[in-house]
Parts: sequence; structure tokens; C-alpha cells
Amino acid sequence: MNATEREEREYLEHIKEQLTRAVVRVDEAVKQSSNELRQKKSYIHEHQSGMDEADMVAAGQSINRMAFTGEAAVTRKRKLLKLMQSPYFGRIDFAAQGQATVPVYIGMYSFFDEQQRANLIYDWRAPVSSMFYDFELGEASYPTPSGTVRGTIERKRQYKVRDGRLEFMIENDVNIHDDVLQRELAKSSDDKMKTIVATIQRDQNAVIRNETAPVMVIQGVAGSGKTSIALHRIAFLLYRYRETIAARDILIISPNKVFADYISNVLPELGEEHIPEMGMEELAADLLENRYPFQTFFEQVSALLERHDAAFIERIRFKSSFEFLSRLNQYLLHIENNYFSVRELRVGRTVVPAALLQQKFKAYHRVPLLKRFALVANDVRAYVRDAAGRKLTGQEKGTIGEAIPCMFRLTNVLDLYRDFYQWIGRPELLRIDHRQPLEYADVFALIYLRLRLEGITVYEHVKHLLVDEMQDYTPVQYAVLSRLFLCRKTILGDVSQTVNPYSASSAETIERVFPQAEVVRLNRSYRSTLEITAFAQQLRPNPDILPLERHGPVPEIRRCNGTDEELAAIRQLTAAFGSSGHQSLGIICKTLRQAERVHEALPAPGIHLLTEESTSFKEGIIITTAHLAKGLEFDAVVVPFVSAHSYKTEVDKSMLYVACTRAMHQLTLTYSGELTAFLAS
Ligand SMILES: Nc1ncnc2c1ncn2[C@@H]1O[C@H](COP(=O)(O)OP(=O)(O)OP(=O)(O)O)[C@@H](O)[C@H]1O
Repeated sequence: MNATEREEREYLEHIKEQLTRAVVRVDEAVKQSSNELRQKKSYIHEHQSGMDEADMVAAGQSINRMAFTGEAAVTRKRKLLKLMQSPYFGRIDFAAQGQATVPVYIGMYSFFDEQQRANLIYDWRAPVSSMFYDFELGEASYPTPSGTVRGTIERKRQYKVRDGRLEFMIENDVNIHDDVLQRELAKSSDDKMKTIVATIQRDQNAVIRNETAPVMVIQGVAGSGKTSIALHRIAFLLYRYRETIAARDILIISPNKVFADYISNVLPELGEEHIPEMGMEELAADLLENRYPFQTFFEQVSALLERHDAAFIERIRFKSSFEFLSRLNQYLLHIENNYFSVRELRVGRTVVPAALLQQKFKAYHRVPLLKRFALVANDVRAYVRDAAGRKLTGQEKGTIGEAIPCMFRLTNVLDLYRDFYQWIGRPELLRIDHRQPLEYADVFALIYLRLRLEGITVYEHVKHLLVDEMQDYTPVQYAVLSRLFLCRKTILGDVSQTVNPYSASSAETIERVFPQAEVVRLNRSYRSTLEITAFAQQLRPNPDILPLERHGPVPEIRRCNGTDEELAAIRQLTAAFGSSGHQSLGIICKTLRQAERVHEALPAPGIHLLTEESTSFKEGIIITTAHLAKGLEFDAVVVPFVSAHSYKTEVDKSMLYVACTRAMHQLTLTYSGELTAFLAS
């Protein structure tokens, strides 16, 4: 052990002591606060009869304050205990211009030692910590609310402290991170998504700390850390704007419950509360007030995988286009100008001229169209009352209320939606059958019309919206989101990972809906070995992808004689997994039917079938579909049934790409019969 390492070990012990003392102080504070709370409560109980309302309110407030202080102390203790396990992961020695050099230790949370009145550990989100990610030795700077601080980084170190022990430390006099990053990436994935604070890369840091973009669009290749970055960005924003944004003010739109569960550890791990989360379908059901049963996105994709129906594809394709959105907008203008056929209205002896009705209707142009009738009716009632010089009877009021909407050709949103297809001369593009749920492609179009025609209350309480898997949402869906959520947004995804190529959106598409968006492209891929990334490239070549230099076995395509032999091969692969040292295995199929078949053939305990209904991510061996595996990752992946019979269409190819890119260290594919042409070369 050299002198530097000895010094660092001693310093670590010193910090742990300080942390232990801080825990003792917090414990005392908690004890004191709960004693005070108990005393206060019993005082109130005894003196209740003599207290007036004001006393009661004051007593209630003081109890709430005490409880809040107690809760804050408990949170602080939790953080201190975590810091004792791993207080920091980095250090920079920084000399601000004209000042002495000071060491800045950076960790998951900050630690301010009250006795020394000094910050012994800085939160990774603190302004000064940004230099750890952004600069090497030499000139450096960081922004603060009162201006940029410039100076020199004279030393930079990285540490791995686990269970309070220094496992290793690295002096970064050359390029930062690679060594530690390599070690992190080579590890097995045992559980849910992890934090990456110790190894955030420079381009990732820029996204995490961006404070200016009203809409941030992250287009990143598979495994580029999009989801990780988005969650760290949320943690950063919660820290930076802690006075104005709380966890409950953020909403994550996630593709499914399993994914939501998979990412659910990251923010609490970063010391933040759980963030509300919602699926697109839940949002749709909410917006349609559960009035129309509809097909889910999963059902739409399953239908596409089951059969090639050209008319179905044509409907989806059209409704996912930009043209569709602009046609809907043109239609709204058209009905505004043409569907209100005004006639003069007689109420008693008063005649309300048609021109007056028209003028009133136009005057409310800011009000959603179908909401204007009631306002126009009120104006007409006032007009008649003034003209007749008397109050109106209830019947007359009712007649006016009914007559005005009758002048509009159609007043039901679904009827108008149907009429839209007549107007564009493509009635065949709408299939509405009352015995069938609404097709998924129609759901957000209908919501969009409702929003424009009837108005829907916006989600005002949401101060930041996070949309993952952006490629799966269409321009109409983005138009709805843009009108519903007026807050800042982070939107991320990868157009190569679409599960429905007929309805995929690229970053460029999204930019058209949000012209103010800042688009960031991330091309470095961290998840998979070079061999796996190269293999997946056969399916979706992307010359921009930069795989990290990490090696593993070449993916294997195993040929079998018939399904039984294939299932036996999969059984054997799961058995081998047990002794491989890997922690997670994903068996990723094209369809749920295939997944169920594999599950039946592998009835061992500890093997979990994930379906659309599943709500939680499971450790160990998971059998699922590519659609549901999106966003997840496994040490080893098996993709069964990659035959020409099973994988032949564009949707199938997308599924295969998603399945292969879930693997971190090992990938095996099995088939019987003829191999799919997508892999045959
Ligand atoms: N800077 C980093 N340090 C350590 N690990 C990282 C870093 N960036 C990404 N990773 C790891 O790479 C893997 C992929 O990250 P993540 O799932 O966030 O990527 P993604 O772009 O959302 O992937 P996909 O779109 O394929 O689902 C994860 O294991 C994550 O921990």
C-alpha cells in the first residue's frame, strides 16, 4: 500500500467516524422530537376543554411541524447509513482562481458536518460536482446561480467503497472513467435498474443537467443509457428546483407495469421519492372517461404479429402519419366554417337574425367548438329578453338551448370522427363496430378531436413529463400530450427499437410537434458486448453506433431438429445458466403464444412468465415477449424459434432486434426448419 492509499484509507475511516457521530445526533433528535410530540399530544388531550378554536388550530399546526421534523430526521438517517456503506466515489482537488486548492469529495448525497461547519461530501448533483464529469486535469469551470466559477483541477480520483471498505482507487491523470466503467459494465445484472452516478459520461451529464430545454428529445441507440439518464435527470431537476418541484409533480409515461417496476428503484436509491407513473392506455381511458372500450397497443402489435392484414396495416400507417394530424386540423377548420347552418330563430314574437347567431358563434372562437352553443344560447336569451322587454319563460329558454346545437350538423365527437373519413374521401380507413373495441390507432385521434371540440382539463399539476419509448407514439399522440401537459418534457427512445414499424416516430417526427425541442443523439452503447452489438447490427445496421470495447462469447445460433428438440435445447440452456455465474436470463419470444409454449415446457420453480397483465419485474429466469422485454436487460438472452416461418415480416424483424439487444453478456438463438432470412447471411 503506498502513502497516498494509506492517507485515503485513513480519511475514509475519519469520514465514517463523522458519519457515525452524525447518526447518533440524528437518533437523539428523533428521540427528542417524538418525546415532545407525545408531551404535546397529552397536553392537548388534558386541556382540550379549555381550548378555543384558534388554540386547537395552533396546536394542530405545531404537531404537524414536529411530525415533519421527525420524518426529515428519519430520511436523513437513512441517507447517513447509506453513506456509511459508500460515502463517496470521486474526488477533485480544485483551485478556484486566486484561491487555495481544496479537495471536493463527491458522493450520492451531501454530508454537511455541523460541528466542523463544513461540507465533507458533495451531492453528485451539486454545481461543483459537475466538474468531476466534465473535465480532466487542468482548467475547469462550473456554473452557479451567481455566475461561472473558473479554476484548475489539480487532482482527480475515483474510488469504489463497498460496505465501508475501499475496494479500489484510481488516480485519473489521463482519461477518466474507462477503467471503472468497464468494471461496472462487466458485472452481472441481478435485479432492477441501477444508478450510474459514479460513471456518468460527459455527453450523458450534459443531458442530465440541461436546465434550458423546454422539451428534451433523446434519441439513443439500444443500451446507450437513455432510461438511466432520464431518471438521473429527474433526480437532478428535483435537486436543482427543490423549492418548486416535488416528486409528485412529475409524471412518467411508461410502456407497461413491468418496466415501471423495473425502473422503480432508481429514484429512491438516489434519495428521491417514488415518481407517479402512468401508461398511455391509462391516460387514454382517463381522457375518454372510460366511455369507449378500446384495443391496447399490445393487442394491436399482437394482431400484427399473428397475421398480415394489408387493410389493417394501411389504417395504422395512415393514422400514424403527419398527414393524418394535419388532415384532422384541416377538418376542424372545415367544420368550423361550414357546419353551422344558421337560420333565424323565432322566440315568441322576437326574431333572432341568422347574422347575429353567426356573429356570436364566431366571437367565441377561442372556446372549443362544441362548448360554444351554450354560450351563444345565453347571449340569445339576453337578446330576446331585451327585445321583448320581459323575462323569458322556462320553455322559451329551453327552446333556445335546444335550437342552437341543432343548427350544427353533428354534435357527437364519434359521429364527427366518422364524418372526417367521409370528408377526406377514405371511409374505408375507419372500422367501427359496436361489438368490437375501438382500434388502437383511433384512440388518440378521437381524444384529439374531443380535446379540440370539447376541451379537456389539462394536467396542470404536472411540472415535468417524462415519456419513454418515444418511437412507439404517433404524431397525434404527441399532439395530445402537447396540449395536455404544458410543462417541460423529456422524451426518449430509439426509432430502431419500434415494435410496430407502421407507427414509429423518429426524433425528427417529434421535433415537428415540438419545434422548440432540443434533440440529443447518443450513439455509445453500454449494455452489450461488442460481439452482441455486432450481431444485432445485421438486423438494423446503424453506422453511427459506438459500442464500448467489451468482449464476450460470439452469439450462437443453434439449429434443432423439430420443436421438441428445440424445447429440449432451451431446457438445457436454462440448466447451464444455473452454473454460469450469471444472475438473469431472459427467454424472449416473438409472441405470447410462443412464450406460453416455452413456459409449459419449462415448468421449474423460479421461471417466470411475464405477460401483459404482469405488474412486477422478477429476478432469475424470465420468459416473455420482445414487446414486453423492451427497456429491460438480462445477463444472458435466449431467443427461441428464429425460423423463417416465424420471423418474416418487418414487425417480426423489429421484435428480433429488440430481443437481441436485451443481452448484456451472452446471446443464444434457437430454431428448427429453415433459419429466418434476417439472420441467414
Ligand atoms: N455511464 C454509465 N455508467 C455505467 N453504466 C451505464 C452508463 N450508461 C449506461 N449504462 C448501463 O447501460 C445499460 C443500458 O442502459 P439503459 O437501459 O438506460 O439504456 P437505454 O438506452 O434506455 O436502453 P434501451 O433503449 O436499449 O432499452 C444499463 O445497464 C446501464 O446501467
